[in-house]
Amino acid sequence: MQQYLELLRHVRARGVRKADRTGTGTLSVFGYQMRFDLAAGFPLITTKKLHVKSILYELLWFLRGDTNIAYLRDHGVSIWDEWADEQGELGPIYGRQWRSWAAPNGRTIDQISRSIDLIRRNPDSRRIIVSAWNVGELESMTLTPCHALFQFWVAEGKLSCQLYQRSADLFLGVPFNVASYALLTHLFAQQCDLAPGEFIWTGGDCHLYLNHLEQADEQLGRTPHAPPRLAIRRKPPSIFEYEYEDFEFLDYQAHPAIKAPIAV
Ligand SMILES: Nc1nc(=O)c2c([nH]1)NC[C@@H]1CN(c3ccc(C(=O)N[C@@H](CCC(=O)O)C(=O)O)cc3)CN21
Ligand SMILES: O=c1ccn([C@H]2C[C@H](O)[C@@H](COP(=O)(O)O)O2)c(=O)[nH]1
Repeated sequence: MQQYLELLRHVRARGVRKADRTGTGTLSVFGYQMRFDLAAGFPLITTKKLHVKSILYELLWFLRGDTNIAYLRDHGVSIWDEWADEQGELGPIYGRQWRSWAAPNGRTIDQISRSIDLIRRNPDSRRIIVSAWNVGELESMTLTPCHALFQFWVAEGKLSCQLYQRSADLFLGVPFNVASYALLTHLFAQQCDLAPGEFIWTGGDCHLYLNHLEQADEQLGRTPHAPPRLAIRRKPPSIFEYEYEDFEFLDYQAHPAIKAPIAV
């Protein structure tokens, strides 16, 4: 939590003015890292209330291999609406690449199942990677992947995960992304009978949109609460069988939500 506030402060103080695709304008720094020890609590931002439901359903939606917003809509989640076409499609984004990356000769590769398998069979492997950055398909995605690649690492009975996020909307996107990958690390750990280790977030272009500066300052003026804890109610037979009701954040104490416009 402190680390996130430090990142906001850093970009506020040292970020350079930079134009961007959306025409909004940003303050930006290139390259930054945050490390979260998952045993010390769940990295859910407390200086503003997060819409946890959106985070949970979005991750379950990725794991389904789904790229249509219908499932999110059915569960009252609207965070992907702006990027969908008339059929609700987003093109071959995260879900498709995670679960069915198109390989030569018509095969598809389930990177999630492969990673779980590799963690179980060969935990010392340095090749446990899931990539959403499928260069040949970038043009058919309505938004190119921001959280592009992640890697797992096993040591001393603990599973750690590092994400490379090439582009990071610090006010709106990053709190969601950190929570989502921290949760994913917990799920992988549970499925592989390991304890959760660290989640390491590495950012490329880390930016605050110019129309988020006041909101960021408001957040910087708040005192963080202790982080909540994650309870997972059961261990389903596979990583694809978790349900929304399986998760609960215990003692999530947070300051009120802060509204901000999303750059499309
Ligand atoms: N500019 C931009 N920033 C992002 O973070 C982002 C994109 N675009 N495009 C694709 C996805 C969609 N994501 C989003 C989209 C909306 C919110 C958002 O509006 N969050 C509100 C709460 C909305 C809700 O959960 O219903 C917030 O206050 O956190 C967050 C992440 C993350 N991604
Ligand atoms: O999970 C996400 C998805 C998107 N973002 C942000 C990062 C940028 O502000 C935009 C994407 O624009 P590009 O021009 O493609 O970089 O969305 C995020 O932070 N997290």
